[in-house]
Amino acid sequence: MTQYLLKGAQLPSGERADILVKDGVIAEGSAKDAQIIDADGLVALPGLVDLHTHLREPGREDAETVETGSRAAALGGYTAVCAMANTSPVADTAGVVEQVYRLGREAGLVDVQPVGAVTVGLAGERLAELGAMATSAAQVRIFSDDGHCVADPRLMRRALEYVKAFDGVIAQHAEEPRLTEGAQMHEGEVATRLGLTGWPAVAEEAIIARDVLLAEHVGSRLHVCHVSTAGSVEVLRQAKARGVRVTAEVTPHHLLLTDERATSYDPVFKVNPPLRTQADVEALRQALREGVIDVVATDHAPHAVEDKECEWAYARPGMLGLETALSIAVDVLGPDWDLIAERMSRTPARIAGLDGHGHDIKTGAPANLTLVDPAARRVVDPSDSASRSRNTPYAGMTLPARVVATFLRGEATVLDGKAVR
Ligand SMILES: NC(=O)N[C@@H](CC(=O)O)C(=O)O
Repeated sequence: MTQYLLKGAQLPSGERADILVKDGVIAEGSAKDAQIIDADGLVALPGLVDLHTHLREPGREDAETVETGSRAAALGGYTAVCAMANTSPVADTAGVVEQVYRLGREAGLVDVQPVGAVTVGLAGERLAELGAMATSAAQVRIFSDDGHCVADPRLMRRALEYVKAFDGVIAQHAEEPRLTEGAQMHEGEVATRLGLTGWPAVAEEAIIARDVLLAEHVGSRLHVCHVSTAGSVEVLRQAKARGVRVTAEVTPHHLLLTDERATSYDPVFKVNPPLRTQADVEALRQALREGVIDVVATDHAPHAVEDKECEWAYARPGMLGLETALSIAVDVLGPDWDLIAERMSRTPARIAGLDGHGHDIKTGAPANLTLVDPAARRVVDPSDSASRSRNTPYAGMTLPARVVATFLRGEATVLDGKAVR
């Protein structure tokens, strides 16, 4: 196994250190056989962990596979991703989650941790085999019907109760479906101007309010996917102040883009939940800094050309995120590396129960690392992406910071900004 010495890297704390990567861990001792990487001016972070990735396999391998999505993740600085369950077939049995887990291991570029569906077929009617998925080889801990809301409060309560036994968490796609029928974008002034049916903020806020009460009642863990409104932030703030066991994520696109983008009618900007207003963006940024929102999660949602390059109304919602998330976090939060490590590695690893990830960079820790050039700037070119899909909303934008290298248990998955395999 190749040894690496990252010379003079800046740690999240601001200190500088030589990091010896040997036998899968961060080691001490002789570096005489190590390949030297000049890390002067570079920042070393614990490998990033994404709580919300759509890898599309099985079922839509034309849009993404476990392997291509894993490569995009590694290039984005990730060492672990949680693969959402809205595949075809749905990941609602031990068999499917084990398949995804195995494909992740075979690709070997990031740890792919499957998310299990809460309800059979994401249909919102019957609980899926949560226990069987938890005790399978994939050891599922996060369950989500993402793409759909677990709208029935009785099912949601049962799911929360059920996962308590193995310290699981229900990750809710908060969208009251009766309030978003036919919705095409955020309900507000821009939607009125464009004549598109709106998705009101209250459809998200009402479900989060209900679910934090249910989680409190049951004493269970709730995670809220892709929080997008200022009102949701206030509901979360109050719930956390009361001690409810709730965590929340925000996507890079909700931290950067607004509903004004829809005026282009370019479906690359169609996403669920929709892009909101500048006031929402400001509230989300503030909540992320304060920790009311715990993590940045990509909601990487690759789609085939025919599902995106069509009329707005027919396009599928979703955008790529893995290869640009870190740059957008730096853009939004500034070069606060300790905060970035917290929101993109340590906390998501803790929420997902991924013990091998999110460690401080010190002797004996697993060598899951990413090396970032904070001074680099790059223009986003969709054709450069390792993803099978091209639906990045940042095409042509100049973004700060670049991932130079990524290590998974001491093996380089990215070197010189390029995928090793
Ligand atoms: N976030 C998205 O816009 N799309 C997601 C599912 C979803 O949440 O609708 C997808 O799977 O494409």
